[in-house]
Amino acid sequence: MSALLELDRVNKDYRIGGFLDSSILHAVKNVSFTLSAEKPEIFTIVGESGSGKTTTARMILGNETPTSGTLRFMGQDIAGIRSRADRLKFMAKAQPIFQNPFEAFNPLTTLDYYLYSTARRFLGIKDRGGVEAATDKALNHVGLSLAEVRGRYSHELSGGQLQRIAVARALIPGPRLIVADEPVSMVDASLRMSIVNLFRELRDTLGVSIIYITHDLSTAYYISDRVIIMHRGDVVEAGDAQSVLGNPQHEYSRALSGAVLPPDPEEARQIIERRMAGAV
Ligand SMILES: Nc1ncnc2c1ncn2[C@@H]1O[C@H](COP(=O)(O)OP(=O)(O)OP(=O)(O)O)[C@@H](O)[C@H]1O
Repeated sequence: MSALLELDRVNKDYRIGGFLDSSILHAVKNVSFTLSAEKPEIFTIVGESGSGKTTTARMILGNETPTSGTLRFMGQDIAGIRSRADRLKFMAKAQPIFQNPFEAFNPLTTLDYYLYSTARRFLGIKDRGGVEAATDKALNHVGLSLAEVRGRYSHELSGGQLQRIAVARALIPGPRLIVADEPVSMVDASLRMSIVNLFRELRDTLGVSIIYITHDLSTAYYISDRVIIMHRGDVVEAGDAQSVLGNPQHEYSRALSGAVLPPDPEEARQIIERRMAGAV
């Protein structure tokens, strides 16, 4: 099996505190996992606030270097990507989606501008027709079209629609991996389901792997193929989503999922669907 992404005993420490009372915070401890290049999947990192999820995501995106250990993307050491050209190539294949779609887009700039500039930057398309065609294609993958988005500003759209546009922007360069950090936590409960379902569609139709980062167990249970649970920087449990979240072994994951899901998978599924539809 060749690897799309490989984390090998990755650690990240931060020095915190002042000059005289500084100490080391182990934000991420010895994390290892591999995503296959052949089989796209939704790989979810679950954990409470401060568990190290975002730090892990930032290292995967090359925005943070590990204190020790290695992260490889398509065989390349992410920390070793130096030149602008290599960085651009890497970014085209590993795209982020952030928590707050309202912050991702400047309210004074039309949304199509972001999509056009992404097409120009990553695909090198120069002519207007080509840029519009690439933009429309990406928007179609998220259930929108350029006609609906052209000339619109972020305040004219809902959080759910904006997050779809953020996903479309991420799709333009043709990524193999999307790292989505809490992508639905700012989206209305009634629209969350449609966004997480979109991730499934992207996995199945475009073969994109998704690293889905969340503290929300119901969406994690609903869409994930595999899950790791992080607690204070450690991976305390890992495996396929149904077994980890449906039948957690570690004390922390039991506490985490017991609060939300009953042990019976069918009952759990019904609760999740009600929650995702915003009924609970
Ligand atoms: N640049 C930094 N300097 C110092 N400490 C940091 C830095 N970035 C993160 N941390 C600390 O590392 C730990 C893990 O943070 P991280 O943001 O990865 O957690 P998280 O699980 O994503 O939580 P959240 O959902 O709140 O973002 C926290 O204790 C955080 O305060």
